[in-house]
Amino acid sequence: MSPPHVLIAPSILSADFGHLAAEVQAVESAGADWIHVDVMDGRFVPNITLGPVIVRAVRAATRLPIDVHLMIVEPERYVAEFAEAGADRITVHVEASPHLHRTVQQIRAAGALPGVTLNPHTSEEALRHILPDVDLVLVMSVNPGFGGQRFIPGALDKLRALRRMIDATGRDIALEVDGGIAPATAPDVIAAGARVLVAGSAVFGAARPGDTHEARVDSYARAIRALRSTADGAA
Ligand SMILES: O=C(CO)[C@@H](O)[C@H](O)COP(=O)(O)O
Ligand SMILES: [Fe+2]
Repeated sequence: MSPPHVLIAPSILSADFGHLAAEVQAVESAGADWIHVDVMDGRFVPNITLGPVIVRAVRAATRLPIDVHLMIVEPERYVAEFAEAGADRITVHVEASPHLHRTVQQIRAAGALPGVTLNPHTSEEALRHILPDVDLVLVMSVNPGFGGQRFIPGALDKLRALRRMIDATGRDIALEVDGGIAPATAPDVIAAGARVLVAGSAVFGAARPGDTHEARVDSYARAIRALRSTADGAA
């Protein structure tokens, strides 16, 4: 069996924000497929990160697709602004959006591809009736809010269930996983059906302080290859 095609989406949450454009360009040169941007509001999650102005800066730094993960309450108030700033995909939490169908339509109307995601304790059944309307499903394998947390193994059952639900639609819906993804956890999530791996600390943590740009590109390329090559083992 040939290995599944797996995309790697480095999360800039673990990047050096003092040199954000250079960090984004380094992971692009290192072979990243998407740039994952974690937006946190201090209400839906206990952390505050960034807004559309940073997405605009990332847009100016790269041609890669920008994958925006909104961990905010009332995401419908902001999706147009993030799309306008350059987001290609915008993912909202089912727990944060009581009128999820309307929010998904708003994302599409704003010109971005809509995604939906679930906290670790939320059942995949919450997504059954929204699948026909989305292009991406994100399974959280940590409690959202911080990078560098430990992978929650219960995400594997959820990935398997969502793989079956997605395949039954006959539509091309990306199944992405986020949190604690490293060479040790990647084979299991790929075997469970994930095809887009978000990785923050496993990629950006590979560089050392004071590294030159070239050394960073090398370290990130090794980290991305290490994740991607686990797809062979999962085949
Ligand atoms: O959405 C989140 C955290 O809430 C993630 O995207 C993290 O940024 C992933 O970081 P690692 O677990 O890969 O370090
Ligand atoms: Fe994320």
